[in-house]
Amino acid sequence: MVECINRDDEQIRFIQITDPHLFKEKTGELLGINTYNSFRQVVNEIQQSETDYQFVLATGDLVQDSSEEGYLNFCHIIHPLGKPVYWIPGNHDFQPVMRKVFAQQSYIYADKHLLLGDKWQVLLLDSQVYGVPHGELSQYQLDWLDEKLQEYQEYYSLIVLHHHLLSTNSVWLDQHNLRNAHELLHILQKYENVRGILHGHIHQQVDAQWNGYQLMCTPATGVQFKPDNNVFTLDTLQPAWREISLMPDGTIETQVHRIQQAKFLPNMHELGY
Ligand SMILES: Nc1ncnc2c1ncn2[C@@H]1O[C@@H]2COP(=O)(O)O[C@H]2[C@H]1O
Ligand SMILES: [Fe+2]
Repeated sequence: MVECINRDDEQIRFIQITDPHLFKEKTGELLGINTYNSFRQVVNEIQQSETDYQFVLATGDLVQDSSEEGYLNFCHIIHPLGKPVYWIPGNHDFQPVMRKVFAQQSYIYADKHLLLGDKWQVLLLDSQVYGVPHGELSQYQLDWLDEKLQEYQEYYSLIVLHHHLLSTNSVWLDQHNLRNAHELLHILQKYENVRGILHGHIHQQVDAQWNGYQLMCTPATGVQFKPDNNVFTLDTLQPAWREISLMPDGTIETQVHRIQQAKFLPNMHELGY
């Protein structure tokens, strides 16, 4: 558990980046986009934005090839932000190496329960089912979530995971969703103060409602998927990050920022990976 010290009346702002899909080689490409360069561009533009925020949340698929060098590339790119980094795994991550590399960095924390001031908690879930693209929350994850929501009922809660809950209206992609979303919902509905759900995985922006909860998904820092297409379809929208402000009154303010100073276009004829 980690405490980010705040004045009680202060909002808590953080930045989410997701799905960089880095490789061992800095030249590695995913569907024609160099993922090292596109992730570095996102981080450079975060730095230039002069946004005042407290930490970075990396929500999975950080590395595509399970390599130690890939996770070191992540550290090399994110370190210049000079902020604490929290993380969860995506379906492509190799957790033994991910944990090993991140544990060697003083600014990357393995904490999954963030208590922020005395009004907000952020609960980071692991929805990875190793070796397959879809997600599932284990009984351990569900019990842990239930326990934290029970124990900190007086806190507003933001729930974070990698996999998606709401249909993208794309059969090829929705088969890779969170398979036991109904079990997650059952737990959330036992409590009053769950205020939002945040995820990655689908490489597109979502700002919607899911069963009455504010649902946010953030575009990847590399290749983008086009919603509403039943066959694999790439988008020409640019890489992005999300700013999230947890307000003292329990509301969440948020904005997706797409890069402005460079353009990364995928090979639109690629059929997948
Ligand atoms: N053409 C495709 N059809 C179905 N699934 C795909 C295709 N291409 C990639 N995927 C999977 O869909 C997943 C969605 O995003 P991920 O980056 O988690 O990893 C992706 C792949 O595992
Ligand atoms: Fe993913």
